[in-house]
Amino acid sequence: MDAVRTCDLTKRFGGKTAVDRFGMRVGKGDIYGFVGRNGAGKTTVMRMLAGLAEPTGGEVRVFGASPKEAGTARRIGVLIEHPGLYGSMSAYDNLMMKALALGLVDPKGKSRELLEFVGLGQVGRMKAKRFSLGMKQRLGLALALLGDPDLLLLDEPLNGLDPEGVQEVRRLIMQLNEQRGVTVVVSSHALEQLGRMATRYGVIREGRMVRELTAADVERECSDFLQVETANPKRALAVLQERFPALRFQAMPDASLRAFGGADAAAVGAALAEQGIAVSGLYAHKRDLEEFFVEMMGAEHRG
Ligand SMILES: Nc1ncnc2c1ncn2[C@@H]1O[C@H](COP(=O)(O)OP(=O)(O)OP(=O)(O)O)[C@@H](O)[C@H]1O
Repeated sequence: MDAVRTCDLTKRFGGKTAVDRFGMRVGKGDIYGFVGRNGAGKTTVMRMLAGLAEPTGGEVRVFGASPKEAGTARRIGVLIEHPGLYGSMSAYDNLMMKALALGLVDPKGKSRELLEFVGLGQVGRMKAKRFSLGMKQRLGLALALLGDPDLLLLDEPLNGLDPEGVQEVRRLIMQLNEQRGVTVVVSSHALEQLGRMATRYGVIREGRMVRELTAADVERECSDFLQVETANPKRALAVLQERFPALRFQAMPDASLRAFGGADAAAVGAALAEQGIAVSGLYAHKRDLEEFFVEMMGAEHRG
């Protein structure tokens, strides 16, 4: 069973269709990178996944049920837009209040544990309004984690963080995923950062799903060619063409060779070594991740 599945999900605001027959599939245990331009519809989709907004049409299933069912709602942790903090209360009290509302068995222990987990252990008594944006995001994450969710929905959790904060939050997300098996849907414009954690991606454009792809798909599609440098490019080319008929080769003016079509560096290196051809350079040229996604997201929508 998938963690999330939507079918023909649609949301209209007046005459505007913000989400249009949107189909999404998030497997259990995925870190799902959800990407799209500003206004493409990410927040609106996330709100419907969380059961916070009612679809105009279509369906959302979270662990096979409606996110509005009490049993399912409990399994979803949400950090969407502003974390909904009480500024005049301390971080600890913000957590305690929600912990009590959720009826947790050990609200104090859980609140303390989560403050530590998100790196706010030392400032738990500080009023939330005195927090920096990064600290607020981390407190928001702690609040989302209170009910020990199986699914975390994080809308732009890296926004407004300094580079260190970005790394820290990414590390927390990965830790939750690896150690507690939490499935995560995370939207972000920080594609490079997403690329370091996502196992699967969904690209939304003007309310529609453009494409879903796995990290392996991205890896494959972003690897352009393998660059091979030898002292004897002519012979190397002959050897490689014979050995790897499915690949396409190009001899470059600088005497290097390029292998297109998913060349395996280790296999290419070994084939040349077997023939006694010394290899001085062998590296994969990657297409920029950002460029790859930006192309799918389409031009900035102005209007
Ligand atoms: N409550 C609302 N009433 C009217 N229109 C809305 C409402 N919420 C969202 N929209 C519109 O729906 C579209 C999608 O917005 P949404 O916030 O989901 O995009 P997004 O991809 O999350 O963008 P961002 O990255 O800027 O947060 C936008 O055109 C937005 O103006």
